[in-house]
Amino acid sequence: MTDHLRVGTRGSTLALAQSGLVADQLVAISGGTAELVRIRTQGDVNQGPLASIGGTGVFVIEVRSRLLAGDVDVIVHSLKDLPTAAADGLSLAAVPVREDPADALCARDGLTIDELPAGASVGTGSPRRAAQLLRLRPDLQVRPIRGNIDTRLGLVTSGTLDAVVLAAAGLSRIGRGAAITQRLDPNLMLPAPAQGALAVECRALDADGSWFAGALRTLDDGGTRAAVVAERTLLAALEAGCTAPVGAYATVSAGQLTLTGAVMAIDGSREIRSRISGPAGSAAELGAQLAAELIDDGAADLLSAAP
Ligand SMILES: NCc1[nH]cc(CCC(=O)O)c1CC(=O)O
Repeated sequence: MTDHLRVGTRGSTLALAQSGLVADQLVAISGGTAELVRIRTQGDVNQGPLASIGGTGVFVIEVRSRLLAGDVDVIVHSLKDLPTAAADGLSLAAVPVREDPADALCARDGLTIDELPAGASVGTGSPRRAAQLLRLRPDLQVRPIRGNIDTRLGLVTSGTLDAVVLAAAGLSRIGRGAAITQRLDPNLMLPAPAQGALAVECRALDADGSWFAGALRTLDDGGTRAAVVAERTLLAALEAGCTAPVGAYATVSAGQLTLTGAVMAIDGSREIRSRISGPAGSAAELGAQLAAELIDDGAADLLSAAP
C-alpha cells in the first residue's frame, strides 16, 4: 500500500483550489497519493452575519478540530485568515512560496482607480482596503460587502457596484485573474499581513515522525516564512485582529528582510507608516520593533477608533 495523505478543506471554490494545489505539490514531492476531504463548517451552513456565529475564526476552529480528531492528516488555510496565536497540538508545518501579495481592483469597463468616475461605488468589507481607497480617492463611495469571490465579482457584472477590491492571489487561484482591471502594487495599497500566502498545518505529533513530515519541510519556503512571521508579529504586537486597518508587507533578499507596516484611519484621513530592515533570521524581532515604533508614533489612537 502506498502512503496516502488526507487533506482537509472547506468546500468553497477558493479553499478547494488552494488545497488542491498543496495536495498536488505534496504528491509530487512525496511520491504518495492524496485526497481532498471536504469539511462543512457552521460558517458555510449559516449565511448570516459572521459576527453572529463567532467571527471568521469559526471556519478555522472547525477545520482544526477535524485535524486534531485525526479525521485528516493536514489542513490548508489562507495564512491571512489564521489568528496570530499558536494552536495547541498543531504545527504550522509549511508555508509554501507566496504568490502575488497585492490587492486588485476589479472594475467595470476595464477602469483603473484613476479612471473611476467621481463618486463611484467600490465594494470591500475590509477597513484596510477602505482606508487606502479613500486615501487615494476621497470621493469614492466605499460599500461594505460579504460573500465569496464570485459573489463579489457578480456585484460588478450586475451593475450594482462600479468596482470591488480583492486579493490578486485568490482571484488567480480560482481562475478569475482576467477580472482584474488594475493590480494595486503594495506601494499603492499595503496588503494585509500574510496576504497571498498559504499555511499547511498538521498535528504536532506528525511534524517530525510521520511519513509526510519530510515533504512538508520541502514544501516550506524559508523566505516566505520569514516575511509572514515579520508581518504577523507586527499585527500581534499591535494587538489588532484580521479586520483591523493594518497593512504589512515584507520581502526577503540575500538574507535581509525589509518590512513596511501601516495603521490607518478608516476614513483615509490619517496613516502612520514605517519601515525596518534587518536579518531575515530576526523576523519576529523586526515585526515587534516596527510595531513599537508605530505605537510610539500614535498607532494606538487609530486602532482604538476602529470598530
Ligand atoms: N478574507 C477572505 C480571503 N482570505 C484569503 C483570500 C484570498 C487569498 C489570500 O489573500 O491569500 C480572501 C479573499 C480576498 O481577500 O480577496
